[in-house]
Amino acid sequence: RLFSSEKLTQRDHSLPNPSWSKDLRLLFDQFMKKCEDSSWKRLPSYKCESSQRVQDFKTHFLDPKFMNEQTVHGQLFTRSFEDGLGFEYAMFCNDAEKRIVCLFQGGPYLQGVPGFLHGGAIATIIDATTGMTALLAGGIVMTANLNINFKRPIPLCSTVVLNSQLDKVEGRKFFVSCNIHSVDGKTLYSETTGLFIKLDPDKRLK
Ligand SMILES: CCCCCCCCCCCCCCCC(=O)SCCNC(=O)CCNC(=O)[C@H](O)C(C)(C)COP(=O)(O)OP(=O)(O)OC[C@H]1O[C@@H](n2cnc3c(N)ncnc32)[C@H](O)[C@@H]1OP(=O)(O)O
Repeated sequence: RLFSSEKLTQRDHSLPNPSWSKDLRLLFDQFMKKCEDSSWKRLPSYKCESSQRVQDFKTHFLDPKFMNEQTVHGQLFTRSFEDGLGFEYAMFCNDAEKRIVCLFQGGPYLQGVPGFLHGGAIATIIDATTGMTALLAGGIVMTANLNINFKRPIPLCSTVVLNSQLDKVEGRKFFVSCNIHSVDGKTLYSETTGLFIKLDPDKRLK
């Protein structure tokens, strides 16, 4: 089990694989170029975060009663599908602008209305992107509120661009907004505002 979970944590899923569309590869290459002057940074992404962050989360914030076999072997939902079938994405962050761009291709197992992405799948990639935006600014955060306006249906297997921005910080409250556009920028698929709360170590999650 240890061996397989070690294997799971090694693969960086935010790198191209054969299931990626031409659009997704092109955008990825464009953003990799932007990383050359280090204004942008690609965020690696693993099935099981073995990072210090998770340890912090588990030891400081989680009541030991929540620690069980499942918690130890949990996998990140967005990285739990075979290549191409679920969430294919790569996130790039710009620290100066407190922004994350997520290049996303939703696979056939994320279908809602035939031919289009399920609203819950769209909410998931928005939560991951806005959550990461808050996390990079504030450390261990959790989503308190996510308001999504779905403007146009997102075609299944299409490539879209999420633009997430940290708008305001008030104490432990991190306000983030995010929109989803088509690759050519002409179609606005959704607009979101979210509130993330930095966890207070003295208030163990109950
Ligand atoms: C993170 C681990 C890393 C792991 C490795 C990384 C891997 C890559 C992951 C990428 C990133 C993914 C990030 C996903 C993030 C989720 O998806 S988390 C899952 C979904 N969210 C939840 O399950 C959270 C459930 N809710 C809670 O646990 C608690 O309500 C919270 C959010 C922790 C807040 O509780 P609390 O710390 O006791 O704070 P509380 O005193 O209630 O509120 C603090 C302030 O916020 C305000 N507030 C709280 N909730 C609301 C609300 N809904 N509306 C308005 N105001 C509110 C309060 O009014 C208060 O305001 P002030 O009075 O101070 O002005």
